[in-house]
Amino acid sequence: MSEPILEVKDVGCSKAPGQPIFEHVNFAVNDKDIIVLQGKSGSGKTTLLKCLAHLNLYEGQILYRGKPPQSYGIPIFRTRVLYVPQRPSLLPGTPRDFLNTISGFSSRSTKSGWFSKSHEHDSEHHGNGVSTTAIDLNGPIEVSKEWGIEEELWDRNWSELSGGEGQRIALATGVGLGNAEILLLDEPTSALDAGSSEMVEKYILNEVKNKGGALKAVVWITHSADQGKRVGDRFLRVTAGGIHEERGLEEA
Ligand SMILES: Nc1ncnc2c1ncn2[C@@H]1O[C@H](COP(=O)(O)OP(=O)(O)OP(=O)(O)O)[C@@H](O)[C@H]1O
Repeated sequence: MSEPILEVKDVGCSKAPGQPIFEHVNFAVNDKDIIVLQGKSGSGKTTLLKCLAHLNLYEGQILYRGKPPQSYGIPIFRTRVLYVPQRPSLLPGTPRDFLNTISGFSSRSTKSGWFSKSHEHDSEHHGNGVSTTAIDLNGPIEVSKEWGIEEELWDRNWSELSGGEGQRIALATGVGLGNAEILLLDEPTSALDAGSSEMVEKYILNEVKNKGGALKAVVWITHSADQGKRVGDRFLRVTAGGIHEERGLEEA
């Protein structure tokens, strides 16, 4: 088997000192994996996804293609291992603002040779001296149109979109920019009707399994057993003591 894309080594996260949510989490994300993340409500599924995207403090080690996120620069890393929030309505500004922000990071990674160079000090300060150029923003907009989203919605504030519109736009951003290698999906279709949900699922599955594009794997939180069965080929359960691979989807 080829090298894992992401390795999670003895990762733990706490609410406060001495109050762990989970500890000793170990697993790897491989090419073409669609991993369904299970666990009781409050077990730490969202927290774990945020750790994977370096959006939460954690103990232990996360390696992306063999190197820690810092070596790529955290903003760039986050465009490659992209967390798609459950409630994008909480984001500031409009979807187009969000797209412009992350496409700026994405284009820097392209120009600077993402896989070949180390940016030890490229952090939140965007200070690695690599210039930013606009990249094609049409990808996400075109994907969202396929999912029934008119372009004008990209210029509305997130807070003024319906839950389902916001979710489809956030997902279309992740899929359509063409830079994410791993999407971390946090109940991505919880606000969609069954038909829209299955359309989005099929699109993402096809991208991972058949397209041979940038998107290589997905870690997917869902509370729907039916959806888990439709999309998943690996099933991991989060508990306070760690993470366990299961043969199939079990009741939480
Ligand atoms: N910012 C925070 N500060 C303190 N505690 C937090 C914070 N975020 C989450 N928690 C706590 O961490 C635990 C795990 O929360 P998390 O949202 O990761 O669980 P979950 O498995 O995704 O839950 P659900 O299935 O209900 O969405 C919960 O006890 C939650 O209250």
